[in-house]
Amino acid sequence: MNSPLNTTPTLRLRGITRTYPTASGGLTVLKGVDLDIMPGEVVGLIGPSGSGKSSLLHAAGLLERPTSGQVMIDGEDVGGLDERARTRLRLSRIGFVYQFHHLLPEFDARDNVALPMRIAGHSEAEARRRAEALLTSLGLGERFTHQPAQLSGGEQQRVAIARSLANSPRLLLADEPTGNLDPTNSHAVFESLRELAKTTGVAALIATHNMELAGHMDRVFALKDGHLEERAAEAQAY
Ligand SMILES: Nc1ncnc2c1ncn2[C@@H]1O[C@H](COP(=O)(O)OP(=O)(O)OP(=O)(O)O)[C@@H](O)[C@H]1O
Repeated sequence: MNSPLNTTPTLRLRGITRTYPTASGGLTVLKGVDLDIMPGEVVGLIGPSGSGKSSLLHAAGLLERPTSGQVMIDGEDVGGLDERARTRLRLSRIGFVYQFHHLLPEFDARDNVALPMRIAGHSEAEARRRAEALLTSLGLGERFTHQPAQLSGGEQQRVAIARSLANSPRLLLADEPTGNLDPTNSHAVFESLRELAKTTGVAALIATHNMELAGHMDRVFALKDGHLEERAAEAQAY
């Protein structure tokens, strides 16, 4: 992972700040965040509700511009890019997973995963082939033609992960990806995600309140008073 051939972080954040205007003045939730995530690394982001985890994911995912600071994806400083270029970069290099999967109910698992590839212009055959391969690698080889309502919560979330990886992103950003699952499913979904990160080299930043899960990540950071503090991976409390 850290060979001389590959020392460029997939995600590099430098001095990220984020201030929201509010009726009572500016609310600064990020106060200078630095972070590097290397290819294949799975990094946890913890912190109490309101500490700024989603704000950080939105800045890293080019969904919002930070108030100040630098975001680099694969060594490319995205600060100077216009909205169109940022959108292109987001679609081609970043995958998102949310607490609620937002799968299309009338599409089966395979079509839900294939859709982003069709939108990106891949052939029908290629989109299907890759959707099936992703679903199989996530343990859903027998569920291609199930619609979301015919899948368990954990299976639905695995379909959402497969969809987020459809266009081979370099960076995966997940906001409470197992937040609505029971502990067993939560662990299984996380292990699938981790396995995929290791085999594909996608770098993952995963916000979670689940300390047990955080303990299985390569590194864990806590957001505290607007700053990141690295925690021992086995730490169980913040
Ligand atoms: N658009 C906005 N305008 C004003 N304040 C905002 C805005 N978005 C977020 N905030 C505030 O910024 C703080 C951080 O929010 P954020 O959603 O990043 O926290 P979080 O750690 O992800 O929380 P949770 O774990 O509950 O999802 C919160 O106090 C929130 O109220």
